[in-house]
Amino acid sequence: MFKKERTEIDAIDQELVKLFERRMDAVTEIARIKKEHQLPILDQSREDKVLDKVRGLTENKAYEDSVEDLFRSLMTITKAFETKQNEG
Ligand SMILES: O=C(O)C(=O)C[C@]1(C(=O)O)C=C[C@@H](O)C=C1
Repeated sequence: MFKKERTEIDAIDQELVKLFERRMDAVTEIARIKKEHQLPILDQSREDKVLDKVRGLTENKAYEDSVEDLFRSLMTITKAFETKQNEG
């Protein structure tokens, strides 16, 4: 049961981790620049734009709210990471 679907999910997860790491590389650089210029971690207007954009990119409209939830969670994670990165 589920063998085919779980093989598909495993392959997708592998790609997602790679993409997440790429995104985190960019986030790490942003955190460094924010620290250098003493800028706040939170940029609410950027987050609003990201959420708008990813909703628009979602082809299956049944997934739109879930995509928004995913990116809200992602940005909670990145903000926590940036905060940790810039401590001390
Ligand atoms: O673009 C930034 O300024 C980021 O720090 C990245 C990011 C994101 O994960 O997309 C995270 C926190 C900000 O509130 C906005 C966006």
